Amino acid sequence: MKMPSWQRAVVKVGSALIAPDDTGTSSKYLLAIARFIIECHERGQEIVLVSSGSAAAGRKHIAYNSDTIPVTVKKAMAAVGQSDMMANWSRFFDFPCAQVLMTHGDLRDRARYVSIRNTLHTLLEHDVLPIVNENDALATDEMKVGDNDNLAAMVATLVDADALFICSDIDGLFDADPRVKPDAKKIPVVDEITEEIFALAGGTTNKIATGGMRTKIEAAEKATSHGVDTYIVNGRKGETFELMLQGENPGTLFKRQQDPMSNKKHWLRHTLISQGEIVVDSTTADALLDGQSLTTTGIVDVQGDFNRGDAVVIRNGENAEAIAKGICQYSSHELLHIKGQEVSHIAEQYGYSPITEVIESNDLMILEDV
Ligand SMILES: Nc1ncnc2c1ncn2[C@@H]1O[C@H](COP(=O)(O)OP(=O)(O)O)[C@@H](O)[C@H]1O
Ligand SMILES: N[C@@H](CCC(=O)OP(=O)(O)O)C(=O)O
Repeated sequence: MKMPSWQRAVVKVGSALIAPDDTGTSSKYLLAIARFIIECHERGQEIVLVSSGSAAAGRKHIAYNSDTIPVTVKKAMAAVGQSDMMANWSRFFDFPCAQVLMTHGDLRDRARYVSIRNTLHTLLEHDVLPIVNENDALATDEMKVGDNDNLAAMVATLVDADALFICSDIDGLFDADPRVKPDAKKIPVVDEITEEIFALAGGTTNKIATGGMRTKIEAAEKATSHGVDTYIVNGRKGETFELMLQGENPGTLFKRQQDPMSNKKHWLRHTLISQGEIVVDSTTADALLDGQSLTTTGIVDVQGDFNRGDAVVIRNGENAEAIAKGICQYSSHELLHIKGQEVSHIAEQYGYSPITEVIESNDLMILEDV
């Protein structure tokens, strides 16, 4: 029998599979997924589960008779449904499950990112199944990932997975939303994620899900750039998991990039959200593209309001092209005062010797590399 080539995989399960009706959690579709996880466990293949469905599960406890559910009610549903969702999974396994809740605020802070990474690695070393979800009860707009497809991709890079399986209610990526266009055709393999691929994606019709196809493609983009093969599969069909156990592709495979980014560069590119922009002259732009650090002299403008340690985009002032993204050692306020000046001049004028690099080359990600 053919065996899968991956050793560690992230399996993302959407709300439509956890709570398919309005009656709370259900085992209807989870049994086949749980059997798959148990079989992997017995073979020594590691799984991290990213499970949605806390809000969908919580609808049983917090009734709300409207199609548009306010955010505060959704959060309350997620808080009450999270324990149902965990209990619904853990009853299938005779090995322990760990609940790991996180927000984007945790992932974009480098120290917390490394801490979550260590915890997940330790859980795997101890044969515990981590079950990850966004901490919806406390996440605000500014600090949430917002959908579990992207969260699963971030988790796949955190744990250095070889594969990411996004289990949904559809057979894969089609050339149009099959619910809108019934004769749409499935695309079995995507070699490269382009704008044309993104253009195929529609949203979700499930009022408690958040993703739709676009966030699944975003997730595939994040994961494949880290060297993770990404699959969208139909979690409603038992045969999906039979095929996955045999190393077959039951849905759409987005092939991993051959030259994956380093962990830190990936985090910078795909996890950090830019808080502002630094505009540089073209000589400085060329120097950055050559691998040099950014200093004060080549900066012609600063836009947005950012703090020390925030991520910023660097733009070439000559053609307005965004060339790089990096972690800035100065706030926007400080930079507005010292932009364009030599370090020695800053020391004379302000009476202190500033950090020479505004952005160190090590903290700089050239956007052309993507
Ligand atoms: N091009 C497409 N190919 C496949 N499905 C699509 C496409 N565009 C939109 N969709 C929709 O995306 C849905 C899956 O996303 P979603 O409802 O968020 O599921 P989940 O809860 O599993 O994340 C499908 O049911 C389908 O209607
Ligand atoms: N964190 C949310 C799920 C968010 C989400 O992305 O849902 P889905 O599109 O069903 O994967 C919850 O547990 O309800």
